[in-house]
Formats: sequence, C-alpha cells, structure tokens
Amino acid sequence: MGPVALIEAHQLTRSFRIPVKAPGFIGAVRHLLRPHYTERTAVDRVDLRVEAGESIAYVGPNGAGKSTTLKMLTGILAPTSGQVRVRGLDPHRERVANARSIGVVFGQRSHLWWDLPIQESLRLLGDIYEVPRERFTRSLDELVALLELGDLLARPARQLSLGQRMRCELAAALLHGPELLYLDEPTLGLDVAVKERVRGFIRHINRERGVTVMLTSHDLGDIEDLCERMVMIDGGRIIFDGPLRAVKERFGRTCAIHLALRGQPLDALAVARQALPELAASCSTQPEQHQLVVQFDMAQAPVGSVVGRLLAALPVQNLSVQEPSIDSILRELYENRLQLQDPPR
Ligand SMILES: Nc1ncnc2c1ncn2[C@@H]1O[C@H](COP(=O)(O)OP(=O)(O)OP(=O)(O)O)[C@@H](O)[C@H]1O
Repeated sequence: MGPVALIEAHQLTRSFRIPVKAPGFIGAVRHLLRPHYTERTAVDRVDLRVEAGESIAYVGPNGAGKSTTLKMLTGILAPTSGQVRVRGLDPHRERVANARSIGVVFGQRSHLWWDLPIQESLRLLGDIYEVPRERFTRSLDELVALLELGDLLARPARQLSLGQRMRCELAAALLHGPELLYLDEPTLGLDVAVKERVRGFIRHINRERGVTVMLTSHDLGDIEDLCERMVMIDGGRIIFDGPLRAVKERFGRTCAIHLALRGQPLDALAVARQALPELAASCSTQPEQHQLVVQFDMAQAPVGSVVGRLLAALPVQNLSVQEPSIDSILRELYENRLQLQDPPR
C-alpha cells in the first residue's frame, strides 16, 4: 500500500437531527412551541482506505448508510465528526477542486439537461469543468465510440429510454477524465442486455484506464462482475472489508445436489448414505419421496466425486448442482444468519 491513499476516511461519522413530533395537529403545534429532536447516526466511525485503481462494492441493507457515505466522499454532505480526504482534499471544504477528479452517477439523478440535445449537455458540462477544447473532443469521441452514443447525441434526454440515458450519464460523468467514479445503483431498472453493456464499459474504464470505481448496488451481478473488494456497512458501521473472493471462499462452500429419482425406491436415503458415508448426515429426502437432496460443505468432499457416487448408486432421472451465489451469501449476511466477526482479510 502506498503512503497516501486515494480515499482515506478516519472515524467518519454523520448524524442527522430528526424532529420528534406527536401525531396529529396538536403534536405539530406542540413541536412548534417546544421542538424536540433526536439524533440518528447514519454513518458511524467509518475507517476506509481506497487505493488508486481499485474496484469496490459498497454494500449493505436499505438504510445502512451507503448513500450518506458517498455524499460525504463527494462533498455534498459535511461529516459530523471524523475525517475524510480524497486525493488529499477535504471533499466538502474543497468541493470544486474535488469535483474535478471525481465522476458521479447516481441512478436516480441526472447530469443532463432534460430538453437539450445530449451533445449540448455534454458540451455544457465540458465548459463547467473547463475541459480544454482539444481534450474535450478526444474524450467525447472516445466515449461516444465506447458507449455507442452516435445516434443519441442529437436527441434530448427526455426522449431517451432509461438504458440510453444511463449510457449518456456515464459519458457525462467521465467527460472531464476523473480518476474516481462513484456509482450509485448504476444498473437499476435496466434490461439484461443494457446492464451487460453498462457493466462492460465500467469494467473497461476500471481495468484499462485505471479509473477507481466505488459502487453501491443491490444488484449482485454488478458486484460480482465489477468488483474485487467488498465493503459492507450495516447500521452505519463497517462490518466487513475484504476481497470478494474471500467472502465466497469463506461462506460460499455449501453445495446442494438435488436429485430426482426414477420410480420410488423406498431405500433411496439409505442407499445415498451408504454411497456417501462421510456425508451421511447431509442427505435428506424431500416431501416427495422420489426427490433427494445432499447438502454439504465442499471442503468435505469434491462435488464431482459426490455426483459420481450418487449416479452409480441410484436410478437418477435428473440432477442439479446448486453452488452458492454471492446473492445467497449476502442475503444471509443481511439477515444476520452468518457472522462476520473475524473478517478474512
Ligand atoms: N437527510 C436525512 N435526514 C434524516 N435522516 C437521514 C437523511 N439521510 C439519510 N438519513 C437516514 O440515515 C440512514 C442511512 O441512510 P442512507 O441513505 O445513507 O442509507 P443507504 O444505505 O444508502 O440505503 P438505501 O440502500 O436504502 O439507499 C437511514 O436511517 C436514513 O433514514
């Protein structure tokens, strides 16, 4: 790790003052006369270090504190306490300078002027960021080619589909050549083909151009496709920070083999247990007697050998192997069914 990271947050905290009102008219009047507030800590003593070129998934359940963190990193919000530096700058105090080195795509909000042709919006953004004319042309040509925007440039944003607009948003966020790209739900609402294209582009600018990517998404495909590191926040606290690979290695070891058997052999369970003595306890039958499930830790036995022994021992009609996805792992983490106390980093 280099001495100065691209992003450095130390004990970063942000609270909001929430008015407490009794319901109804009387409550509203009382609040006017004697306002009462409570504090909600959205981001709670977060330490984070991001090196140039990384691709990070910043994940957590709804209300965990992801957007609030991003807002502090982009300078939209000031921290209540703690420190954050992006390229050595204080993002809130030095907002203009910070804006030059970051690109932001918030799925819900647009950079584009609704009624202006896309090329005019992009030109205006180039002027706002004071991108020299020659660099602007080069950058625009490159983005138009990569994102296939040619046919869209003359059309106003309001006429574009969500997917077309998202491609234009990405161009708008990258036109000034930022080192760091924040993406908040960049593929929300996009169909599978457009999602794939948007992901391909983000991967390209991260891997080929070295742009650091920090992404929040509830779409696990985005996370698996784009990110090498996962930082998980819950209740404002970071509860996990490590390589995505390590999360999969640590929690993604349970494999389930589902078997549909021909006929209804009464002793299928006993036969399976005999064929897999080391996994006897992992075999069970489904409510329908001709369905058998073997659920086991892949560290206990290789999947191929388990499948081979089951096929040899039983009249198998159909077989499916279900390996754990990052989707199921995250769901279980959010639901507190897996413990992250000892992060694998
Ligand atoms: N301006 C605000 N005023 C009061 N409370 C806020 C404000 N912004 C966020 N919060 C609260 O802070 C907590 C964290 O919110 P935040 O938007 O950062 O979560 P999130 O992880 O981005 O959630 P989601 O996945 O739903 O977008 C929530 O409890 C939210 O209600």
